[in-house]
Amino acid sequence: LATAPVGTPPFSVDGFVREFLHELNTNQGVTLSRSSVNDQYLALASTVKNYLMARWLETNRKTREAKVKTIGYLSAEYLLGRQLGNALLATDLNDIARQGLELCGLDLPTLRAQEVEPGLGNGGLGRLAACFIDSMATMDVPSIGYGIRYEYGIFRQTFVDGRQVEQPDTWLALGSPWEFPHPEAAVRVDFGGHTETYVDDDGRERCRWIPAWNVLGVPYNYMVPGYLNGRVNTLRLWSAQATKAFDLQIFNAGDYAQAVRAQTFAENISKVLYPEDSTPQGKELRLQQQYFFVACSLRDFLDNELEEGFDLHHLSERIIFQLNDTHPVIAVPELMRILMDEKGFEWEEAWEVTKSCFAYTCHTLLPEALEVWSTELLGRLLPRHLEIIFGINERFLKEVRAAFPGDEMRARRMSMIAEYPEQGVRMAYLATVAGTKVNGVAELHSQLLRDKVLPDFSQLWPDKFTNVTNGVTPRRFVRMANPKLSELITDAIGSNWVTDLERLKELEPYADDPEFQARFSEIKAWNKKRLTDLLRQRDGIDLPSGHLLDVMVKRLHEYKRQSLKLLHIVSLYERVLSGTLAVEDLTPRTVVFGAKAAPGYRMAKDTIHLINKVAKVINADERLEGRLKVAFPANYNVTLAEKLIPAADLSEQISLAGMEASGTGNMKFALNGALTIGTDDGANVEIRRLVGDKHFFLFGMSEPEVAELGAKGYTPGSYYESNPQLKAALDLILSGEFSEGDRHMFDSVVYNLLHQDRFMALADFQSYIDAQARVEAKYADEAAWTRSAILNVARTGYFSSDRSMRDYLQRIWHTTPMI
Ligand SMILES: CCc1ccc([C@H](C)CC(=O)N[C@@H]2O[C@H](CO)[C@@H](O)[C@H](O)[C@H]2O)cc1
Repeated sequence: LATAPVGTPPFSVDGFVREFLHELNTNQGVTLSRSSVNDQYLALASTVKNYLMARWLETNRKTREAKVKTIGYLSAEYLLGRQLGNALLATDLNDIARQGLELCGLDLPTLRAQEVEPGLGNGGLGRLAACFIDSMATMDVPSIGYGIRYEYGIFRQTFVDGRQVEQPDTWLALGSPWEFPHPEAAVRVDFGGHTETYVDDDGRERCRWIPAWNVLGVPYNYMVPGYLNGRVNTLRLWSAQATKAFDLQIFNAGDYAQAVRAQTFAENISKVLYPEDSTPQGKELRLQQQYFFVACSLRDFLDNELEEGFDLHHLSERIIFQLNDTHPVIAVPELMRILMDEKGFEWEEAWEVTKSCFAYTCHTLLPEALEVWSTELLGRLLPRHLEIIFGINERFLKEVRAAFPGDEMRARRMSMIAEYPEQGVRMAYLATVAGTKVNGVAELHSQLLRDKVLPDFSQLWPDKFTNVTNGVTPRRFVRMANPKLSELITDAIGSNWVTDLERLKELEPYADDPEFQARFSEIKAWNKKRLTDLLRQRDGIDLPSGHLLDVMVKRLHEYKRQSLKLLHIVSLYERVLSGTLAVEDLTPRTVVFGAKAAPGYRMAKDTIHLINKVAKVINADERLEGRLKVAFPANYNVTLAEKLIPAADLSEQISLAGMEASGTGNMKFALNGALTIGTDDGANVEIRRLVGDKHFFLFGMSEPEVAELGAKGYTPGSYYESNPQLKAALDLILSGEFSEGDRHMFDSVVYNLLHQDRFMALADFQSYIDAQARVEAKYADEAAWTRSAILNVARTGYFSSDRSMRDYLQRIWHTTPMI
């Protein structure tokens, strides 16, 4: 009996209803008639879990028995989105659940809306991790996602008088039905203290760490269901707890606060996600978070995923840890420490194993986003790891000097240890030295990594550098987010596209089919209506119908140039006010923004404020006859993206060329039939190549042109002086038009553009305006627009995260799915 697999409830409406009512009664302790919506949601969630449980247990058993190579995905962020809808899809339970709930007088969409999404990430990097683990499960790739179970995820954004105000993300308040805590499998993680050398029993000089304090890491397991393939992989997120929760003696002595101090101190480690997505703050707690989840994950894999007595010299046959940016790179000295200090390996032995167990993905081009941890902090928090890093660097520089004799400058440039402004460790260099492979996330990005970010390293190890262009999961971002388009596609080419997205190519012939075009436009209109209803209820925003929906959703950052989009809007408004543009010649357009700013990023917050103030004036101005609207729903997240993206006509991907590593929103929009207006940056380059120039609105400088202008000296003011339209737009802002006459409210934003403009928005302004005119011209020809939209869908199947996984398997992980 003990080994009998748990029964899976019957795949029938009756079976489902029985399971649901059972969960409602036994788990929630209520009857249907007395149940709250939250009770019903939690019962539904555990019902779906029960359908997945047998598969999860079977996956673990099969994978463990197979002793295959596993992918350990180490990421400080996972932007998962709501789980229920995806689980219903993966188990093909959607229709059964909808019918079963109807029989109970309940409505599935209402229960799905009850779920609070786990916002355990900032933006691109975190969402990519979520897409990747979905693809690995769907492609039968044995993998474990490792990360942090933040008690508070990315802040909830509210607007007060148009200004961003952050609220804590209490995502756990109403329970979290998708997690399985295992306190019995807690891992002890050490910190602080010092190291000492000693002579071991074989007379060998050894080193060991004498830590000062420690915490416990409690694993919370999450199901990662594959799509209709019966596989359920695991996402293991770690939560920090005090080793000694409560000190009764101190409590009895009356110092109650002291009695629980250890607890609060420990819990702080996984308390909250750092809301920065480009500029590391160098905070000690952030380093504690990074080491905490890495130490738990390595320990967990070595102790629980390998059979007793496994020879760790062969570790790379069983695991490859993918470093999702530098945030988990402390895993390298941690594995060295375990192998040498605990398993008795010699340095060379340990290094042979370590450097075959990691690979590094870089997600940025911004120099300020590259992490450098001070040796002062590292030495205080992780003294043994700092020693090991120095050891790795010493041996590495020996190799550099051997390869480039006498070139001391090169050795100094390539050292992991930066001496200025304070001594610190360049984590990207450590990741590059230790990684079997280093990849960028789009062709242009990977080329710039070789040529500009890590040129010395690519010269030393040209074969170590490769590219894997990002992708997105078609399950969540097409099949689930756009059910009507999915139906249209499946009617035309069958349903295999969901797991073989390049089959979308078979849609090409339909681009010229008027009947298909008509259905395609109806679906876009339906998605717009759905969005309109949501924004009215969610934000009190009224979207006018029949407008070109022009959408810009991504984190607020100057390099992404939300300011350029704003200058376009203000310019249109100014031209109507000044009469240089007849209102009837204005293409009815609604611009939708979605963007969170890192709380400490002043310029980003001022830009949000300006966008909201401009929106307020424009939306209220009768002279526009409702032909230009600006909407800025607060708290952009995965759930809102799932409604926004299928409704969009125009996708804004307007970063300065050479700045956006890849972008993934750009892929989601194209796959949902939006046309892109964009620069040749990140993955835009590959999207444009695949969809064709006629179906992409390219503008702006290319990366080499940006570099050239930067080198020769860029004076934004000259563009202001020489372009009357640009001048008029900026002057309108400076006039106080959007600030109740206060001419200085937005000095910070405008004078930054006029005097710094690091990301050359003014230089690309005219080209952008011209491209927007081409957009309006094309949008006037509905058949041509719809044809292009269909071709965008048909030609972007390449951007499936399944294809990205195939590239990682072939180029970096050198392993295959478990078929
Ligand atoms: C330490 C502060 C910090 C936190 C997060 C990050 C991330 C790397 C920023 C990020 O999300 N980068 C985005 O990654 C996406 C997935 O590869 C890309 O598509 C985006 O272009 C890139 O900006 C940098 C620095």
